[in-house]
Amino acid sequence: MTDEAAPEKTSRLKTLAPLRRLLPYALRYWLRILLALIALSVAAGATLALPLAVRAMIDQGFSKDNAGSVNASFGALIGVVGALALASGSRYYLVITLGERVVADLRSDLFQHLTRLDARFYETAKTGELLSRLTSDTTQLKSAFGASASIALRNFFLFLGAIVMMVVTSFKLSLVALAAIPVIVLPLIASGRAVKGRSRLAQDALAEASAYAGENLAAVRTMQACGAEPQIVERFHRAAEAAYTTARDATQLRALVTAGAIFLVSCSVVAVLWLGAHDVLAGKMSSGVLSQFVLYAVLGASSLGELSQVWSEAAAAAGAAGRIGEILRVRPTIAAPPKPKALKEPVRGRIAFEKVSFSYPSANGVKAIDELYLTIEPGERVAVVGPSGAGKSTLFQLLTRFYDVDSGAVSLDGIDVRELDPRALRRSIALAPQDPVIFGTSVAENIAYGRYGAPRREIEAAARRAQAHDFIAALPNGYDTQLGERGVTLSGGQRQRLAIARAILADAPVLLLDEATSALDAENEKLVQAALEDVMAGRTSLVIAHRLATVLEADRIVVLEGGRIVEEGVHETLVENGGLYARLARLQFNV
Ligand SMILES: Nc1ncnc2c1ncn2[C@@H]1O[C@H](COP(=O)(O)OP(=O)(O)OP(=O)(O)O)[C@@H](O)[C@H]1O
Repeated sequence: MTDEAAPEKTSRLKTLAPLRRLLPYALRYWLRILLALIALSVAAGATLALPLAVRAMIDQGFSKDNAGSVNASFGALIGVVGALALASGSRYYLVITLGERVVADLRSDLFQHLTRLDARFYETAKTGELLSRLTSDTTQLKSAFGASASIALRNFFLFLGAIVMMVVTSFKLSLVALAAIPVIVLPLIASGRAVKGRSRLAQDALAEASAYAGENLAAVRTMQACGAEPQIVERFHRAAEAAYTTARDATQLRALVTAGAIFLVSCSVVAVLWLGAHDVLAGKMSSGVLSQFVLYAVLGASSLGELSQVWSEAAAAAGAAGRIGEILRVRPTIAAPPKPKALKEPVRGRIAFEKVSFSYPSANGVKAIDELYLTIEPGERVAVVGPSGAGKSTLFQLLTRFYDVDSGAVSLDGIDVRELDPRALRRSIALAPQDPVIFGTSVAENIAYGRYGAPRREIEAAARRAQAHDFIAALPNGYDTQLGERGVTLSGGQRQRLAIARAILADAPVLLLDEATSALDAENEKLVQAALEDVMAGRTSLVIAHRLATVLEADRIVVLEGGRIVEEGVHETLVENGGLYARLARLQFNV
């Protein structure tokens, strides 16, 4: 018997288990919880006192000709109702704000966690889906934690109180009423898991639809240029419909459960009333006592009914909590070691790749870097060239430790990058990418992105050195001009110079530069080149070179093919050698 009951019990507990994750968040606000519990007890007590007053009125107030006692009863009633109103208001405020608080904390934690996850996680995760977890899943939790918890607690207290009072009022009738409870409660609990499963499906479908919409809105111009709107709309429509269908199924189940509970509960009340009526007729019970009992039975029954609704909602919330929990459980594979080594200040910027092999997690073992050796001395300027897919960007990814090598080692100033705190490592490296990201904030904040709170003077100085000051000054609000979606759009060359200003401000000893020429006209190219000269002076720089000027200025050129260095030297020698570099140079630099 116990053996049979055990799995049922664990599965029942599992339904709500993900909600346990919220407990530590709630316990931080224990005082609020305590006050809510007090308000709850007062409100339940006041509600439970009402049937007593009704009984007194029926049995004494109406039978005797006693105006004084009627007045006293009604006076007491007002008192009870006043206490009930005050306590209910406080309970509502306390519990709802607790829900808001918990969800706000959880949201911040979830976002912080997402900022720490590594490239490996984001290779498969969809941003839109994560955003949906951050917003819609947490909102679902809020409703469960706030409103539902408030309703559940109130009704639970009322239910217990009503049962006690029923037993006190009439033992025989309460036996009849209580016998009905298992018949009502068991199917309710059994349905909880099904609701949770369905509601999870609904939220998943919604997350997928958001991801899809996000992706397409981000590339709205490509979508319109390709005339892809009808297909996109159709696909989103199907995703939205799927979300609706799953939500409808979950609701259907909830509605069935609620209807069944209400029907069974009412039946049991009617049965009790019928039995009691016979007792009153037989003179075994006063009509006041029967009224009192029925009021308690109705109270108990309605609280049970409400509990059933809340149970489904809690099960749905558990689905959301489960999905959030899954994300929170993901541990970044790139993290600081327990005792990170410290770089010696000032960082000199000596970089070494030693027999490094690496393949991307999704590349099925195809090597992007293959037993590569490369040493760059402090202050040296190295240009990396090679055909598309040779592994040039991958070198940057490994040096900034967005991925860990499969074998070999990458080091900065003689320390393996895996022994450093990634944040300290990345502070020593400034990155100016090919297609810099501009955020939807002011120009000044965009430049100070890597050095939050940098003084305006330094921001301006960096912009001047990056040849960006003149165009910034010509913007409507200068350095305070809003950029991005709701602001000014910059040209490719302007964006690059902003990124260079960002790198100058970061003032890191190592500079990684992914050059782009495609976006630049001759004038812009000259300006960017001048800015780059300035930023590279005195730093170790590794440049993915697309410009002849860069390779000519470089101390050394390394030629990459298939993840290996196939040639190394200066421009003239490499051209004379007539190898891969000579061919690339002819194509790319017209030499
Ligand atoms: N995130 C990734 N997952 C799987 N494979 C990747 C990933 N990024 C790059 N690769 C593969 O690794 C190889 C090296 O890519 P990498 O971006 O380093 O080349 P690249 O020399 O910088 O090329 P390009 O000049 O076109 O930017 C390529 O075969 C590429 O397809």
